[in-house]
Amino acid sequence: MNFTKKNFTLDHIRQELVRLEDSIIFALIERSQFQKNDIIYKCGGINIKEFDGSFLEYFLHELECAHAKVRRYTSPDETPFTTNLPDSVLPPIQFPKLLVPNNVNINDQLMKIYINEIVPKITDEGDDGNHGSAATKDCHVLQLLSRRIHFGKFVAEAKFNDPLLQPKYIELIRNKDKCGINDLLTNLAVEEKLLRRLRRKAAIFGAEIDGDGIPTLKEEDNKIPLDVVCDMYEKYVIPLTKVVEVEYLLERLKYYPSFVPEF
Ligand SMILES: O=C(O)C(=O)C[C@]1(C(=O)O)C=C[C@@H](O)C=C1
Repeated sequence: MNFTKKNFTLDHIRQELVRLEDSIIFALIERSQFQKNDIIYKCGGINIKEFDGSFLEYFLHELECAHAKVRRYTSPDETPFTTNLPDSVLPPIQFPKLLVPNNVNINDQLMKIYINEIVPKITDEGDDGNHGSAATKDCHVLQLLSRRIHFGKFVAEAKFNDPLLQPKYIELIRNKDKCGINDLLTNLAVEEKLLRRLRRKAAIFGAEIDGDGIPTLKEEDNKIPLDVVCDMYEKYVIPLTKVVEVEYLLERLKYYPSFVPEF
């Protein structure tokens, strides 16, 4: 995250969301090379000494412990899935204060959707024994999706600071009108453009290039089904981003008018 006063605009924040699409598509392609390996998602499916949970939860916690030690979760654009994380061994950084203090974290919801709705659609049923590899790829997808979805906080802050819309947001927040806030922050034209772009990207990134350098653009040969990527965004990624935006905005008023983003 590298925001300055000049680039903390809705356009710039949206550019980061666009960039994340590339990483998410590639990460999904990576996960899809392994079978579902259901056992890694089942509590106690793989026996781990002194750990009560699934192998994926175990691995994610270990990974987050290592990342916490190098300051990952002190950054306002990073949200952990697990708790009881160690302190950083690096000295604290003073990040620009762009968001109001908040505990918005919907990673539990994301985790359930990922395991129950996304994994079954991007993998073949079965167990190929690649449990560590599958969990490694899962963690990568989950961390990217979490970052994308929680970026909604920055989107919401930028929207709240729009002088034309601010009075309307304030009124809706005062009334705790979640549906009204959701309607006001929704921009269907942006969503439609996103879905069209995503489909095209998934087709290009998932194409095979033959020996003559010619891409095979037949949809059925694509490394990741295009509908799956678009459906995932339409049904889960965009709606969850909006949930984060609404939850953040509900917190926002406590700090109005004292808080202004600081760089
Ligand atoms: O770009 C925005 O305005 C956002 O709020 C982000 C986002 C998205 O998740 O991509 C969510 C809601 C809007 O309807 C459009 C797009």
